[in-house]
Order: sequence, then C-alpha cells, then structure tokens
Amino acid sequence: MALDIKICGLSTAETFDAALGNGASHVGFIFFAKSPRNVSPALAGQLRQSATGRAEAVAVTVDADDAFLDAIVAAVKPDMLQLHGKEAPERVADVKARYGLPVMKAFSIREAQDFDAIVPYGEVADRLLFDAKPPAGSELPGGNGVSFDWRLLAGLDASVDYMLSGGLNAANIGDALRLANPPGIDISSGVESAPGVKDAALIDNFFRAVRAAREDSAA
Ligand SMILES: O=C(O)c1ccccc1N[C@@H]1O[C@H](COP(=O)(O)O)[C@@H](O)[C@H]1O
Repeated sequence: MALDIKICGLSTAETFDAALGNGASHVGFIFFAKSPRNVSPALAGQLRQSATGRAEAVAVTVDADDAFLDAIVAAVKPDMLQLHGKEAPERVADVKARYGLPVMKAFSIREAQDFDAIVPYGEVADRLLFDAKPPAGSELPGGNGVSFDWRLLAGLDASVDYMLSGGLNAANIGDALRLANPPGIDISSGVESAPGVKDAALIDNFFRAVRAAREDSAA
C-alpha cells in the first residue's frame, strides 16, 4: 500500500529540498502567528514553487477567516488546505466551496470516543488528520510533539482516509506504522533540532526509518 508522507512546518529552501528529495508526498506550511513555524504567505509562495509536480503543497491554518485564507491561497496556490482549529462542518464546506480546494480537517485524539467527532465531517472533508490533544497550557493546537495511543486507530472504519500525526519521529515511526497501518503520516517537530528549526539530516533520518520499517513489514 502506498504511504503518503507529509513534512510540515517547513520554512527554508534547504529543508524543503530535503523533504522533496526524500520523496515527500506533501509539504506543509504553518500560518499561525503563535507557532514557531509560522511563515508569511509570500515566503511559502516562493518555497512551494519547487514542489510543483513533485509534492502537494498544504497550507495549515487555525480558525482562519476568509481574508487571511484569501491572502494565503493567492500567494501560495496550495494544493490542499489543512484546517487545524475548531472549524465546524459548515465552515469546512464553505472553505471548500470558496477555493475549490481539497480540505484536510484535523481532530485531536486521546481516547476512542474522540473519533465520534469525525461523523459530521464525513461528507465535507476530503481527508482527516488525527493528532494528539495538546498538552495543558500549550498555545498550539498541533506541532506539540505529543502522540496518542495509535492502537485506537485499529477500530476505525477502513474506508476513512486519514493522516496520522502527533509526536512522530525516526525512533517511533516503525511502531506507529505497525500498530496503525495508516494511509498517510505527518511529522513536524520530530524533524527539528529546536522548536521551529527543521533539520535536513533529521528529515533524511526519518525517511530512512520509514523505509526500513516498510521493508521489514514486507519481508
Ligand atoms: O506545527 C505547528 O506549529 C502547528 C501549529 C498550528 C496548527 C498545527 C500545527 N502543526 C501540525 O501538528 C501536527 C504534528 O505536529 P508534531 O509532529 O507533533 O510536531 C501536524 O499535523 C502539523 O501540521
């Protein structure tokens, strides 16, 4: 089975190239002022050019209004919007209609009941993203480097198209793939040397770990 791999929170040409060179299927930009990964639409628009035809450029926003989304879409021309806030199903539908772009809706997971929240999004979101609940006091809804119990994903209907995120890194991705067998994975802080500082060597290392895990499971 193909595995989509999204490297999120990119902000430099070197690490963007590392993600593309390793075969990332998705590259993500964060548009959230409180994040150490926050980028301007102009910078993301420049960086994303080298992704054209190679990877999907994803714009990550948190309860953004239309004016901000208009600016992002105009400058970045993303292939997908990731809504990582408390956007209601109606808002997801409005965003899809306004931009004609696929939307990936994020959900915070700690226990099995948290998956109940996805039901009203079944008709509107193109893809779902499962992240851990932020730790107490965090100002970030994502990018916290925290995992949830991946075994919870085993109870999910196999038709649900999603990406697994939250606290993934080179050391734990083998377990995550074995336990959840997700169609896609999404990593941010696990390939950083400091908050918001992506590291090309850590990106290489992560892809090596993914390849090794997949070779092991195919053997
Ligand atoms: O990364 C951020 O700073 C961020 C800010 C606001 C919303 C989402 C954000 N990141 C998303 O968080 C997950 C995974 O993060 P991590 O690997 O645990 O650090 C991923 O979906 C990012 O898109």
